[in-house]
Amino acid sequence: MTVLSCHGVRKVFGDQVVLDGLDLDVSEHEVVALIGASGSGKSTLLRCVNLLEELDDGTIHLDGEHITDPRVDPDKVRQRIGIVFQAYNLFPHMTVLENVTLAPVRVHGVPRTAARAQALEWLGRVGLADKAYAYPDRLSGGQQQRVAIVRALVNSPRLLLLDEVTSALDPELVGEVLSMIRDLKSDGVTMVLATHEMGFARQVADRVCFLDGGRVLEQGPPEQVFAEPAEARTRQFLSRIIEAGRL
Ligand SMILES: Nc1ncnc2c1ncn2[C@@H]1O[C@H](COP(=O)(O)OP(=O)(O)OP(=O)(O)O)[C@@H](O)[C@H]1O
Repeated sequence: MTVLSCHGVRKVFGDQVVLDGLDLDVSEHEVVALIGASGSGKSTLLRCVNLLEELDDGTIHLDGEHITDPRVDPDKVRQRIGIVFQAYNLFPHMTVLENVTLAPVRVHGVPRTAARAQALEWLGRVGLADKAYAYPDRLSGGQQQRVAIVRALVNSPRLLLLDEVTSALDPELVGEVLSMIRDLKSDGVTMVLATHEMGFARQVADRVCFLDGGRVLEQGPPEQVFAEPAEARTRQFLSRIIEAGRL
């Protein structure tokens, strides 16, 4: 079953065409990694899917519903699509539990008790139950990012978008976030992630999509794209990454 379907997506900033007729379908339980040079539009695509950017052309469907139709309420859609950014942006004056339940209660109208129960269940599943009443400054960066991921999961979204979620972390903290994402994958969470870390893409993705020229130039299982890229542009991108010691 197709969860996400992007068709002919075009996004222009000023005179810069960032996405140029991009097509991408994501199946239920699939984990798709977007890779590509800095500025190739990975974040922009995730922001378009979460309706944080308006499309200049094309359509996006979620579970068959046309969500980029202007009549659609973006808040209703965002209840079904979780997004996590590089900066975890937890509110420092709120406990972990308050941070995690804020949007479901305030924005999406979920009753407080139901939101708390769901939040506590998720925190337990990811090994953070004992942090529910802690304030963010008591947590490591890795723990804070895991809380931010839980915050995106509390509504049981159909799709989870992860934008460079390990980039701000010290190397020794990356592992715990990766391991959480692997657990989510085992739980069947459908995810699209943008990353500079090819090791991350290799470890969690079912499919890697290389963005170039505003489209998906090449895609396939990580072992195929990384070992035998078909396109010259992909080979060039990967060889630079290998030179930088990041593959
Ligand atoms: N709100 C905006 N206004 C103007 N230009 C923007 C805006 N958002 C993104 N861009 C431009 O669009 C291009 C694509 O940016 P985007 O962040 O999507 O790329 P990316 O592949 O995620 O890059 P990175 O790997 O560096 O995060 C960049 O040139 C960026 O400067």
